[in-house]
Amino acid sequence: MNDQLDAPAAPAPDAAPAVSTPGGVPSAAGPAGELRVALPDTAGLRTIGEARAAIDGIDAVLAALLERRVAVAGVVQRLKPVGGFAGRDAARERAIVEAMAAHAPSLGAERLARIMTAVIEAGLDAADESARA
Ligand SMILES: O=C(O)C(=O)C[C@]1(C(=O)O)C=C[C@@H](O)C=C1
Repeated sequence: MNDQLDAPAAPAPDAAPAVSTPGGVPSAAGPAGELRVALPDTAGLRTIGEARAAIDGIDAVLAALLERRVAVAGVVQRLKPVGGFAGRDAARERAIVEAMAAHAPSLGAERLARIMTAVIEAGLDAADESARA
């Protein structure tokens, strides 16, 4: 497997591709705000060092995605009639997990729910903090 996660839109011709190498730290986003990442081929990873470098590359992209997710979820909190923890929407959270489970069959909905609960709560916490600032 050596898939690519691509932004849905075709990259702008002048957009520098933000592509990771297995050992490299990817840049977060190109000028057009897109994120492209080469997914490492697990069969090609032969050593702990190679595998850890691949994890570091994936985690850098994950962090960039989480950073952007927090920002977007913060916008939702400001737009909702009741934002923050008080405006928690369990049905929406279940729908998010179900949609993600299709892309993460090894994790499955139950484990993804644990991850996404942590992600969503961290986002609400960050939104609360910036609302207080
Ligand atoms: O969609 C919303 O209503 C949000 O507030 C965003 C969000 C999320 O981070 O995805 C956060 C809290 C809700 O419980 C559900 C989803």
